[in-house]
Amino acid sequence: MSPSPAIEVRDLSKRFGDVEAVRGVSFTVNEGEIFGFLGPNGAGKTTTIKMLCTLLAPTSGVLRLAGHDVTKSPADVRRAIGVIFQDPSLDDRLTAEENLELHAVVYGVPRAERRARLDEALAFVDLSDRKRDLVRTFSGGMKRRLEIARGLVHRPRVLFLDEPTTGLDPQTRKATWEVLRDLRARSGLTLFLTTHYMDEAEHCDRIAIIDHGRIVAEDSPEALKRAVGKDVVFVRTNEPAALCEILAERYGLSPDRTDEGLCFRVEDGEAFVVRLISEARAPLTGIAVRRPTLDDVFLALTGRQIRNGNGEAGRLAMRAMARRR
Ligand SMILES: Nc1ncnc2c1ncn2[C@@H]1O[C@H](COP(=O)(O)OP(=O)(O)OP(=O)(O)O)[C@@H](O)[C@H]1O
Repeated sequence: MSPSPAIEVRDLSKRFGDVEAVRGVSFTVNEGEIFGFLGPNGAGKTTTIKMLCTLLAPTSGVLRLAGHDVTKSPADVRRAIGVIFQDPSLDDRLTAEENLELHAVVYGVPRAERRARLDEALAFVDLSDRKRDLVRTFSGGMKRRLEIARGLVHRPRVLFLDEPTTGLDPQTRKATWEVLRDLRARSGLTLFLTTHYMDEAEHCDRIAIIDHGRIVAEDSPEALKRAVGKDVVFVRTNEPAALCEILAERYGLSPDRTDEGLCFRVEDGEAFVVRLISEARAPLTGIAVRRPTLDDVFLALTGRQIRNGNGEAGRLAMRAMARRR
């Protein structure tokens, strides 16, 4: 018999009064996979993770985790999971190892095993030499690593991370991801995370893109980008009306005017720009060609951009591109 998937979700819905936060979501996460939920603010990511972690009852649907029914056997599910939420929940007044010990006691880790488990978890995140220091003396990145260690003390099968690197600087985000990838490689742990960062989603084996409570696509980041296909080309000119005419009449393109210049999609962007300059003598003052990103995937599927890494609302300048597809 093949082992049961780490997570199985069928037709999951959650309603808060009039708000349908999650609307009929289904997906499966295999053992040892890094699976990401990518979506903008309010898409339903946290609500889904809370239902999977037994913190919120679903309105309807089936949820199974490590072979246990989440609604019927919440205690078994809690033992099988580790959870790292957005808001830090360490006790600043305790040392690193005291924080972990508290967790080990709450999770019923046998006393005889506790020391070894704590040492193992602290070594894993490279905090062994700081174990006797108060958490309030730790940097943001060290605190996040300690939270990961704490999530591992009871040896869960699935680790949930809600926006694991939100609020961390780029270097610390990178280091946190190194820890997570190493963790998966060494322990075969299943990781389920939510994110609105494109680069974070790139670390996942598979992602589900969620928007307005529904999954709009699910695949590996590479496959999703391949499906969008064409290169994105931006050209700048002092004569946009004339260039629009050339692009439309000669090449059948209808570019969008964006902050970065006229924007359109073609099969081989670089070759096309060379042709544009040589054939049409187009009056260009700037060129940018890029491969499709996950942002383009989201745009293609929803007509909107996910907010950028600074947490600002996404620009809608390229919206028309998606509408045309
Ligand atoms: N307890 C609640 N009561 C009422 N509405 C809620 C509650 N929790 C979430 N919602 C609503 O459900 C929708 C989904 O919210 P959720 O927090 O799951 O989104 P999210 O994708 O995690 O967003 P973020 O990235 O901001 O965390 C939102 O419209 C939100 O306002």
